[in-house]
Amino acid sequence: MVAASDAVGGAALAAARVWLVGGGKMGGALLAGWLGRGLAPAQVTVIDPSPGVVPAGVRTVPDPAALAAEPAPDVLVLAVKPQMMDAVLPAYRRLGGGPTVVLSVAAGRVIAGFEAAFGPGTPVVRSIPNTPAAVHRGMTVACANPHVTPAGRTTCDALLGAVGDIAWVEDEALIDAVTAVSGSGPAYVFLLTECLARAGVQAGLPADLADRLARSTVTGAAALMDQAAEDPATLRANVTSPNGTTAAALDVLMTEDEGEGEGKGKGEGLAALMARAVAAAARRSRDLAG
Ligand SMILES: NC(=O)C1=CN([C@@H]2O[C@H](COP(=O)(O)OP(=O)(O)OC[C@H]3O[C@@H](n4cnc5c(N)ncnc54)[C@H](O)[C@@H]3O)[C@@H](O)[C@H]2O)C=CC1
Ligand SMILES: O=C(O)[C@@H]1CCC=N1
Repeated sequence: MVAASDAVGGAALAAARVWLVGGGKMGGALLAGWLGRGLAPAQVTVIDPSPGVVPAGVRTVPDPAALAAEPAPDVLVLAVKPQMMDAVLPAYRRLGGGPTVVLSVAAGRVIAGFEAAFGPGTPVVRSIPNTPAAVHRGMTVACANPHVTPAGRTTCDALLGAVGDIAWVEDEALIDAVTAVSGSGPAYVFLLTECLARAGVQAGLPADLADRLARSTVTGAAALMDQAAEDPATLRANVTSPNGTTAAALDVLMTEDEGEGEGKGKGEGLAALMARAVAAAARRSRDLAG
């Protein structure tokens, strides 16, 4: 795993000409990060028939036909839904086989699919960011094909690293599990927050107080985990007094009882439930391969 140094990455980011296909939640979060880290708005073009909020100075076109006479960008970032990728790619075929790096953030869509769509020799990076990118706390994992040059990799590292942390992997097969853990993971944390609030109401709290407690507890625990030297298991142990209240709750969350018959799975602990959820997400990522 290699990350560009800040100075090298900053220079690569500032020099990049980028076309962003899909300016929705993920594309928009990336764009905000790039501009925040010094990419001039004039160097980015968003291609989207119905984009989210596009910052001032960034050109937006609804259709790539408007760009037919323009020189190829350094990086073509693909941030449309995986299911529409096949319909979108043919319009960009002319960018294949040259120096333009095709940088996908789409779940499931494999490097081989992009190589087939853009032709031999096309540099391709497959990556999976996550929505905390919107607040510069993203986690992205990326994988490059052999046609990506060191300079192309540095530029992609700078683009993806502009919204948070980045790791590179050599084995593309890992990306399905990455998608299931860090790509989809924020949703699991939000669900945990929702469940904690609902449980608080069931335990007698007013709804607004339960919401506040759940949210503040999750963000506070995340901040502690971010800053503390201890690992999560030690932080958990620090909350748990012998025979105290936390131990009573953890007995429920950590008891692995798969049950039998129709209600199977009802009594399983959080670890088994999370393993099943992550496996389902990874399976879905593999299903989305094009
Ligand atoms: N939302 C998330 O948490 C994550 C999303 N991703 C990936 O990011 C990609 C985008 O997802 P979201 O931003 O969540 O979806 P989104 O629906 O917010 O954004 C998709 C954008 O594509 C645009 N679009 C539709 N047709 C188009 C076309 N022909 N040409 C150009 N743009 C077009 C839409 O107008 C929309 O703005 C997906 O492939 C997803 O797998 C990856 C990691 C996390
Ligand atoms: O749900 C999805 O398919 C996308 C990819 C990871 C997060 N959102």
